[in-house]
Amino acid sequence: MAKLIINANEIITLKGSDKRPRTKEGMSELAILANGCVLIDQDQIAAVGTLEELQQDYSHLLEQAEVIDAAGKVVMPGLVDCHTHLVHGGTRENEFNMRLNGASYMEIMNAGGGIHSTAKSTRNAGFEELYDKAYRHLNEFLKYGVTTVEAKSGYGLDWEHEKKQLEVAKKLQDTHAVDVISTFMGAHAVPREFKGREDEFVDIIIHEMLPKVAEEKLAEFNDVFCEKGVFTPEQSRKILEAGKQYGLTPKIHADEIEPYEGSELAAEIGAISAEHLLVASDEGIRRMAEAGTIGVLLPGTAFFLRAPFARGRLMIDCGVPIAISTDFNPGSSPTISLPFIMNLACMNMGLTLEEVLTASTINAAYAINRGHLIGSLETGKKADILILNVANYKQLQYHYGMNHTHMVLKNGEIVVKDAVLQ
Ligand SMILES: N=CN[C@@H](CCC(=O)O)C(=O)O
Ligand SMILES: [Zn+2]
Repeated sequence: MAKLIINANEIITLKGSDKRPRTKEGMSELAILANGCVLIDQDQIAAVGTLEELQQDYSHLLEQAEVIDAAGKVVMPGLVDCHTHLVHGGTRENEFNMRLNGASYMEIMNAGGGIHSTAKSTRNAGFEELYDKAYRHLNEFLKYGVTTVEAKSGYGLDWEHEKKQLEVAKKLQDTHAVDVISTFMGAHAVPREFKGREDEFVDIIIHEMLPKVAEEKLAEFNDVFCEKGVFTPEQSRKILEAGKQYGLTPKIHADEIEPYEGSELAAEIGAISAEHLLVASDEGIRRMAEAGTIGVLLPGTAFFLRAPFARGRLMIDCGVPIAISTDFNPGSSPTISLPFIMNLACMNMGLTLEEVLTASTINAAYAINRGHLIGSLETGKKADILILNVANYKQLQYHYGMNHTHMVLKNGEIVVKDAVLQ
């Protein structure tokens, strides 16, 4: 059955003419329609326009459409969270307390905690336990208006458990309303049992894991934690180039804790995105802009690790297309609230209210190769739509730290109404 959203104060369409992530001033163009309508036909957007316009061309659909009154509200595309570590076992609140008492993220990891601690919990958890936990997390994402989530593996660190994580993500994609896009991240840490034999583990990723990921079609992207003490730029390059041979698109956790030329590497090898970038160099930023590499900024991580924020303002001014994301994971960013993350980007990275909306919708969609399907309200795109209890888009960040979701439609179906899953 068709649906018709009417009377919205503002429809943030994010309609754009070229089929690329938005840069510079383009990140501020929200293409807002006042008092317009969105017409939905099954799982797709049939049209966006005034009621008069729609009556001319779509009277057959309008006659039988279920009407959704959005009076006093804002309508926008469903949010896209393009960087998460969704599937994992356990929690790490004790490490949070250790960091509050002065320990650093890398100290904890080098002592066998951090990623190693979650790897242990994830290896010990059964498939159903991981699935149920991640399913509940997806329910929470949906309540915040997030309709697509990227999910990385990387807490298995051997084939048996990496495969388990990827298969959980696959089952979630088949069963949960939220779309789950899978990334293989076997190179998230060198497992403890390979200490001193790091290159051996790199070879296992390249020669044993990547071929199986591709053969079993378990992921679209291949990600590496390129960081001092984790994977070197040379090891990262090898893993990402090998992934390309198997059709996996490269992504990089780059320049997060120490500058390590990860952003330069991302640009050089044609990665779709470089993520984190807290300490990316001027040269790295310049090269990313030149190559069109999307900068996925994760302000929740800087906030929670009390680290310097990435230079988002400078990156946008230099022409880097910017997306933002929660980085939801049990160590450095255990939050699901993308709207809160958007606020952090405004307050600490110098993004404007318009830029954060672009960064968490259409640019985030491009960062997971979905810019043609989601991230804006345009004819032919998926009917993934968020209706907010605010009078205009500026109030979304002005009334910060709150959940303003009124309704979420996923593939044209109402899945959240008044903060309750339907
Ligand atoms: N920095 C590397 N990986 C994750 C954190 C993983 C963890 O601490 O469990 C991140 O993106 O922040
Ligand atoms: Zn991450």
